[in-house]
Amino acid sequence: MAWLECRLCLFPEPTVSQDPDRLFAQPLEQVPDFVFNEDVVRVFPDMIKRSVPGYPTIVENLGVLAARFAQPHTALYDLGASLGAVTQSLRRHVRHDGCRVIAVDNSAAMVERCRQYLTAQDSMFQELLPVQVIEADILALPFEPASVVAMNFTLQFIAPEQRLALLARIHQVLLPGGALILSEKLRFDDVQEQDLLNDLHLDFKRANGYSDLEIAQKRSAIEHVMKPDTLQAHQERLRAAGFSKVVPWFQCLNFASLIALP
Ligand SMILES: C[S@@+](CC[C@H](N)C(=O)[O-])C[C@H]1O[C@@H](n2cnc3c(N)ncnc32)[C@H](O)[C@@H]1O
Ligand SMILES: O=C(O)C(=O)C[C@]1(C(=O)O)C=C[C@@H](O)C=C1
Repeated sequence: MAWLECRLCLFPEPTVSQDPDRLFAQPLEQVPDFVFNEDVVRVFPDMIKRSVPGYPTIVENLGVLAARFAQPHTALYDLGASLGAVTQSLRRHVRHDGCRVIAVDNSAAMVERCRQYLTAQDSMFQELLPVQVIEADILALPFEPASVVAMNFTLQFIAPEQRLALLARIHQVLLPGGALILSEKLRFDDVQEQDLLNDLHLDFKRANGYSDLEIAQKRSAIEHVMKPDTLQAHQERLRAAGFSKVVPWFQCLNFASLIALP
């Protein structure tokens, strides 16, 4: 298996907006809850790269991992696809006959832009897997049998009480030999570990040019909508959902990615 270094540009230029994320740069009287709307869409590639340590490495290698689990003539899901970075990685790396990608997101603004980027990718590369982009709530969407399901920083936005049932439904449709690849921000029960990794994450954001005001306002915006779990909670819930094996394959500070086998 080729182990790839991160690619600096995950989206083909000039088709992708390179607007810098300044959404929280000015003091706000009241910080509204974070939503994946048009404003976020415009800055999302910059925002996620500057906010999630290891993001480019995770996305690129997700395609590499998927190529190991994908089986010919099956569906590959990208759940919570946003602008389709994972979908693009799946299309770059999975070359099996008859595979197709189903990218799902419930943000109309994300879906619209995602479709534009994938069309641009189609015109730049030949023989890519076909892709279908669906605007839907993954809690309500019936899934078809699939060999790979990717959830890259999406489960943390699902209400905690809905997570087990969603994972159980994913487990039910995963084909033997397939895998769920789940990336999430983590929290830690151990106070010292939590404080250290949180501080290091703040340093990462500062090193990427975010001011203390931007960091504080972003934190207020996401605290009611994004609820990270501990690694142990993820492992236990995946087992309860029916997965036989959970293998962490990447961690950078408080962000991790797991392979869950059916
Ligand atoms: C942090 S972003 C995911 C980033 C993306 N996977 C990537 O790697 O670039 C979370 C995405 O999940 C989507 N989302 C959240 N809840 C959802 C739901 N119930 N159904 C579908 N999409 C959802 C949001 O609209 C958002 O685009
Ligand atoms: O934890 C944070 O501070 C984040 O900004 C994380 C995070 C994420 O993990 O999805 C939150 C929202 C944005 O989509 C980008 C990054």
